[in-house]
Amino acid sequence: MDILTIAIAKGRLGKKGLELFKDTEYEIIMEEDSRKLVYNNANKKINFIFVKPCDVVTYVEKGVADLGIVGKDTILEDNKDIYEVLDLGFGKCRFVVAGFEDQNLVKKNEVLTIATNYPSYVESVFKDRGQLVEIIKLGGAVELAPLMGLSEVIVDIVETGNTLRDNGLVVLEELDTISARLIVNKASYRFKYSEIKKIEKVLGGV
Ligand SMILES: Nc1ncnc2c1ncn2[C@@H]1O[C@H](COP(=O)(O)OP(=O)(O)OP(=O)(O)O)[C@@H](O)[C@H]1O
Ligand SMILES: O=P(O)(O)OC[C@H]1O[C@H](OP(=O)(O)OP(=O)(O)O)[C@H](O)[C@@H]1O
Repeated sequence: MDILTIAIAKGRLGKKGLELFKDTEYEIIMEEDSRKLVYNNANKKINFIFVKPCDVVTYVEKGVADLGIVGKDTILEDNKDIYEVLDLGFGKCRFVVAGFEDQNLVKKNEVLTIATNYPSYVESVFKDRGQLVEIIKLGGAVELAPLMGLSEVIVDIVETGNTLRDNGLVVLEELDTISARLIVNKASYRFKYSEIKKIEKVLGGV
């Protein structure tokens, strides 16, 4: 029987992702306060590797991991050659354009400035509608950009809306709904099909 490797994002998605395996044959026991990045489960059915959210798709596309758990936002940004097989139903949020209340998103023959952590995604969205844009890539706290005059609008994730509200910003347009997804390497899906289907069943039944 083939052993599977699954890449899990550290941080908020990782914790929930691991919970899905609890009380199943794939469960692992993590060492408290350990910085260990690879775990085998007791009966060696599966290896878990812990990587940055943005690296999950890379590990899966390259085949180092057979499976991964990652947000749809990362999948949309990276546009990698993988299968997305399951919506895991947690990590729900939305991709939105946000800014000050009266900001116009259509600027004919003029550039709209957009701060974001998701430059490729933003480029494809605005290219499709023919709007000229200048994209300013930020690593976080993107909501600050319009407040400081760095950009007119932002494209970011919104969950509760608290961060926008606390900074005087509003949703100007809803773009996509986001949640955690199970992704699979294309060759693994072919050659380890039955093992992967078993995992899908375990996770899909939660
Ligand atoms: N406010 C939120 N509500 C729900 N899900 C979110 C929220 N923010 C992020 N996510 C989801 O969780 C994923 C990981 O986010 P997290 O904040 O843990 O890492 P990150 O800050 O994007 O990564 P890094 O560790 O590289 O800085 C995101 O890609 C998204 O799918
Ligand atoms: O609508 P809300 O519930 O307020 O959530 C939205 C916030 O959550 C995410 O930030 P995160 O906490 O990951 O911090 P960072 O991206 O600024 O590092 C996202 O980038 C928003 O800033």
